[in-house]
Amino acid sequence: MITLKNVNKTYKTKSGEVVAVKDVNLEVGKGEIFGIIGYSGAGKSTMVRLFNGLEKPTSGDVVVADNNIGHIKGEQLRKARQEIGMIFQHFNLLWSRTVRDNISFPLEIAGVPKKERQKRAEELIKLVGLEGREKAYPSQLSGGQKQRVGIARALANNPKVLLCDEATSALDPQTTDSILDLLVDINKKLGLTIVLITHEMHVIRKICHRVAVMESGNIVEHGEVLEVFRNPQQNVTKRFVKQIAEAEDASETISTLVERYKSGRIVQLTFIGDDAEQPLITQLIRKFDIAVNIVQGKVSQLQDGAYGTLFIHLDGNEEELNKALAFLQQENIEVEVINHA
Ligand SMILES: Nc1ncnc2c1ncn2[C@@H]1O[C@H](COP(=O)(O)OP(=O)(O)OP(=O)(O)O)[C@@H](O)[C@H]1O
Repeated sequence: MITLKNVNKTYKTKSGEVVAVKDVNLEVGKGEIFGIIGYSGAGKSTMVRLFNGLEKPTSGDVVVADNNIGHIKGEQLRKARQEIGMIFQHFNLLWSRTVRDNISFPLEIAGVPKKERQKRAEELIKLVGLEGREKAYPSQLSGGQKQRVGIARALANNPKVLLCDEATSALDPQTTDSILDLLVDINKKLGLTIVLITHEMHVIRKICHRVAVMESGNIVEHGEVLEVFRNPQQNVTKRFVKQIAEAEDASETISTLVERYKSGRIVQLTFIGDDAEQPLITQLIRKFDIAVNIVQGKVSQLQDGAYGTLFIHLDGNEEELNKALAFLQQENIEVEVINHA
């Protein structure tokens, strides 16, 4: 279902070239649940962007459901991308739409007639266990329910592959398990191929058939999950296997933030570059009539610059907030709105 052949992805930055994915060869079979695990910076996000055609490989082939994603564009690429459903860490739902309308949104884009859309939305709502919540808005749902909406929406166009990008990383352990159970259920019912990108070994352990361990852009180890657990070869794999016994706190951080800030927006910015965040915050304050609080940040120094995540809280009137978010989205950073009070 997915074949990666001699795939390389290099980014040119001010301070030189960064090799994000290095000579990766990979086969994912139809109906398989395949996990890709790696620490921050291993190349997982780049892999996701290569799989869904958001990035072109510098060299090599990325073939998903018979489409050579890196070598097509325009209408062909748009069609090929309909074969790939995607779910995200922070759900990326449309906050002004109900559960039902979020799920039918991709069908609207694809030009599916209203009656058919409604029928398909009902099927999907059942499939993900959201009966009775059709008319709710995302803000009225729990994290697990939001991800159920995300899954239903990703499946709307009957994709052949479901890409899960840290899809349970913002959820508590119990909810994580219920979402993972749902993915297994969907995999069995629909024979859907699922690729999971994660930094949590628990996710791999719980549902993946096979796993690839990434480090510095390479797949350093791969195989049947059980075999990798039994006999990890590389140090990085040994660390992941050890992780199983340790607690996670990332999801706790986010839920604490959401709890603390009841109005405005909490936004996660992910940036790459030496001083990318500083002028941006200054500009936000100057350009818009909003209050900006930096609530938490983590910058990791890499060989070729900094890679950081910043949580900021924006407060002000709705119009200014929307303008500020639109401004952020134009910048060369990743922007995720975590809450919408
Ligand atoms: N657009 C870009 N420009 C320059 N370098 C990049 C870009 N995107 C990723 N990189 C670099 O490529 C490498 C792989 O990054 P990537 O985001 O794919 O890793 P990751 O495993 O997904 O990590 P994380 O979980 O933190 O997102 C890193 O060294 C990163 O700094």
